[in-house]
Amino acid sequence: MTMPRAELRADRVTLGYGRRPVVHDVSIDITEGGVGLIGESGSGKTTLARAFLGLLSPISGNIWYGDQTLKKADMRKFRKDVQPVFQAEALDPRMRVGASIAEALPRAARSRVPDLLERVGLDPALAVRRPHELSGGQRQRVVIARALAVGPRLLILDEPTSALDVTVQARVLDLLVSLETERLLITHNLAVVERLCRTSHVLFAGRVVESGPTSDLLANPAHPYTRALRDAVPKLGGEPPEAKGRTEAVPAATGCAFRLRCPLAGPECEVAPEPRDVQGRQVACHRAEDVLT
Ligand SMILES: Nc1ncnc2c1ncn2[C@@H]1O[C@H](COP(=O)(O)OP(=O)(O)OP(=O)(O)O)[C@@H](O)[C@H]1O
Repeated sequence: MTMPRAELRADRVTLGYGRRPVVHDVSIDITEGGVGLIGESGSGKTTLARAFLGLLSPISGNIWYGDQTLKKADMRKFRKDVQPVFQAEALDPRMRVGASIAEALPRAARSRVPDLLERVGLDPALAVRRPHELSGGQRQRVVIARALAVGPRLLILDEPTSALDVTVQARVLDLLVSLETERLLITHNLAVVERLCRTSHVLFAGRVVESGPTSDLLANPAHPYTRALRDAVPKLGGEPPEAKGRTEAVPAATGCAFRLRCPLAGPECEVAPEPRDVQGRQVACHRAEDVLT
């Protein structure tokens, strides 16, 4: 039996600005249960999200929406189905938040603003306030209400909780889990991805280095970069994380891009690894078996 294809998917996309590619040959299906894109700053997460939203055309490969590429899809329907959730700073500071949400609604549906505020756990009376008169968590809920206004099936979330403190963050995550929408989440925060995404892809220097069930990736990483990310999460009350491997930030121009930072790098890493199946995930590493514990 063949699996049904995801409604939105990237098929071997290379993306860039001008003629410089920054995301290389990436394939990602947005499947049920949430999909996470994890990686450090500059790894290409936002670039991929922009392509999934139809805001950036691939240099090669395609973004598929159902059985059509985004180039050929009905973009009016697409914009109803797929909505971005940006960070709260993107709200217009001069506009009352009720008006910001109403702006996303068709004129005849503007009376739905109070319902939308309630749906995200806010008192409808807050509609008259401007963003600076709300807390960070409340502002992020307004951004989510605005995205929900058109009744999307998929939300593309770019660091939706990174500006919030931990308890407020947990409540916004509860809200996102409770929504009946699919989600693609971009983050460098592994706790967030664990909560919201059944499947995750780890990006390093514009390439997917490991993909698989989030719980497996975090419990037992198979790529040294995934392991470094996981080990860098400070434990509450624990010792600061030990610096493992070398610290050069620049990806290697040839061979495995991670090899200058990799504690396991050997001569074989001068040849770029192809993604391969290792214990139920795809890993681009010659030494994956040595990384797994
Ligand atoms: N508009 C642009 N023009 C040229 N280069 C860009 C542009 N936007 C991003 N880049 C470059 O593309 C690469 C990937 O950037 P991107 O914003 O996708 O990374 P990111 O993983 O989302 O990082 P962050 O977590 O810091 O947002 C970086 O090298 C960045 O400098």
